[in-house]
Parts: sequence; C-alpha cells; structure tokens
Amino acid sequence: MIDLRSDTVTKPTEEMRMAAYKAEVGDDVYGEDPSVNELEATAAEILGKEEALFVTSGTQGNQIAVLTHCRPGNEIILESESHIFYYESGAVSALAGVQTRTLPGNRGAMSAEDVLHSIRPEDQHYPETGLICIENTHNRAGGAVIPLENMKQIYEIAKSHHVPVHTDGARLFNAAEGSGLPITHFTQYTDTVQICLSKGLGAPAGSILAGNSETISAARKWRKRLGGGLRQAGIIAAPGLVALTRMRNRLAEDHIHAKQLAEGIREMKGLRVVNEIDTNIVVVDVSETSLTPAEFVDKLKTEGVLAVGFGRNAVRFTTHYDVASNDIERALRKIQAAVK
Ligand SMILES: Cc1ncc(COP(=O)(O)O)c(CN[C@H](C(=O)O)[C@H](C)O)c1O
Repeated sequence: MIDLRSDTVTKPTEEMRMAAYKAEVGDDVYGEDPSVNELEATAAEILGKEEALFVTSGTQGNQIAVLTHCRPGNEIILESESHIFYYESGAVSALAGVQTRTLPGNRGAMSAEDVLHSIRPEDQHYPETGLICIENTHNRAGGAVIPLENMKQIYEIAKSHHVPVHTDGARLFNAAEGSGLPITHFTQYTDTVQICLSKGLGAPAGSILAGNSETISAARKWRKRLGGGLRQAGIIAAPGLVALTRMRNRLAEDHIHAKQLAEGIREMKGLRVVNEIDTNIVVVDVSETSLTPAEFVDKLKTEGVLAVGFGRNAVRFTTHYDVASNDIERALRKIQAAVK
C-alpha cells in the first residue's frame, strides 16, 4: 500500500526510536525534563524567537495561540479554508469563545487590503479584533507557499493596529524549502508561530509554539489548563529534536516527488491537477471520472494507493518521508489503473 493520505502518517526513523529510548527525562511540569528543554531551546533558536513551547499537536499549538492572544468575544481574522477554521472542530469558539471573520485567499493568501478593512474600529457594536492568523504553507490551497511580501504587508498592518499575528506553520519548513528562503525570513512577520514536528519532519508526535517570552509563558499556562502539562515528555521530545535537526534538509525530496506525481497525473485522461506544486501536496480534480472523491479514494485503495477526499470534486495526495522515489512510479501505475 502506498500511503499518500498525508505527511502526518510518517513513522519515526530508527534514529528517532533510539533517541526516545536513550532520552534523559525529568518532570516537565517542574521544567526538569532535559530533552524537552533542549528541544524548546533549539526550536526557539531555529525559529528566531525568544522562547518555544513543546505541545502535543499542531491543533493544540494553534488553539493555545488563540487562547493566549484573545479573550472571549474577540473576533479573529483568518483565511476561509484555513486549518484553524476548517479542521479544528470549532475549537476557537468552544475553547476561546471567539468568533471568526474569514477572508477569501488567493492560493491561501489573504490580501493585505482585505485584512486592513476587516480589522474592527472601536465601536460599541463591534467585537475587538483579537488576532490575525496566516497559514503557511496553506494546506487546502495545495501546499501553496504564502509569499513573504504578503506576510510582511499583513504584519505591518496588524502592528499599526496593535493586533497580534499567529502563523499556523504546520508546514513552514516546507515553505522555507519551497521558496528557498531561511525560515526566519517568514517568522519575523508573525508574533507566534506553530510548527509541526510530526508531519514532513517525521516525528511520531508533537509541535512547537514559539514567540516572545511573555507570550510563551502565558501559553505554557494555557497548555497546563488544557491538561497539556506533561511529565517525562523527553520520551517524545527527543525524537522531535532529531526530526527538527536532521529532517529539514530532506524536504526537497518530498517536493520533487510531488512534482513527479503531478507530472504523471497530468498525462492521465480524466484527472486534472488543480494546484501549482510549490511543496509536497498534489490536488486532483476527479469529476471527469464521474466518480465522487470518496468513490475514487475507494477505487485507489483497491489498487493499492491511499489518498484523501479534498472538497467537492478533488482528492489530495501528499508526499512524505515514507514515500520513496520508486513508490511514485508504482503509485502512478496504480492511479492509472484506478482511472480505467
Ligand atoms: C495546516 C495545518 N495546521 C494544523 C494541522 C493540525 O496538526 P495536528 O493537530 O494534526 O498535529 C494540520 C494537520 N492537517 C491534517 C492533514 O493535512 O492531513 C488534517 C487535515 O488535520 C494542518 O494541515
């Protein structure tokens, strides 16, 4: 079975498993787990932020950011198919008690103009704008890289209106690789950033939320309130450190594989690649097969390829560490067989 459902399916490498086995541990609620402390310090350094917090998932990192920046009754501005809006089970309302102001994106990027005109002026009828969220790369835009200039413009507008910015950077390392820019060029234009260790970087679990010391200290308290204060968490932080320090440079391979997959699918009658391939995601319109995305996903499975439905007419294929070069050729043959 070639699993192209998501880069969340990556299994830990031998090196990560050994790191977990050998991890030095302590009680992280007391700040005494050396592996967690090393991971957080290393992540803060790499992301160009004062401090970083190890969290259990990208969703937890995003939700802690919303809880830390906002208060109940605030409005948050975010893109209409962003993960925080689309895939986090309404947590921003359920947990933080905020309302969403979604804006259309162009390949996932909100226009700075739209953001400017969506920030609420002071008025007793209006909620305060508590946060602006950017997603880079943008999952439902097909792993699109949000241009640096766009982030810069939004950040400058946010700062001039004293509104914080959070970046859902679940795949920000893919954005850095896809744009050829150091990750700190992107993180300079956001107050907090969440990055996933468990996706393209291949860790078994975990994410990082990074920002200035005051914000991360408040975020740490929110993590505790959510039951995320962990004990000997070095067992999962140590493999996370391996992922963060050893797996960034191989993301280019996933991007090459995604491009190869897209090129092969473009040759197939009945399928249409709908996104420009910036990183590791290929979105394919299957409407000409007269199958629904769910039916096509089932057909693919019988041929030995796993993918996910992705909206009304499309399926998504995501390349990752556990998909090797020869898997792409094999997957293309199986996808071709599913189309027949
Ligand atoms: C941009 C972005 N931000 C946050 C998350 C949440 O990360 P986790 O909570 O799964 O660790 C995801 C996961 N994305 C998953 C996937 O793509 O298969 C599913 C859709 O939740 C994401 O794509």
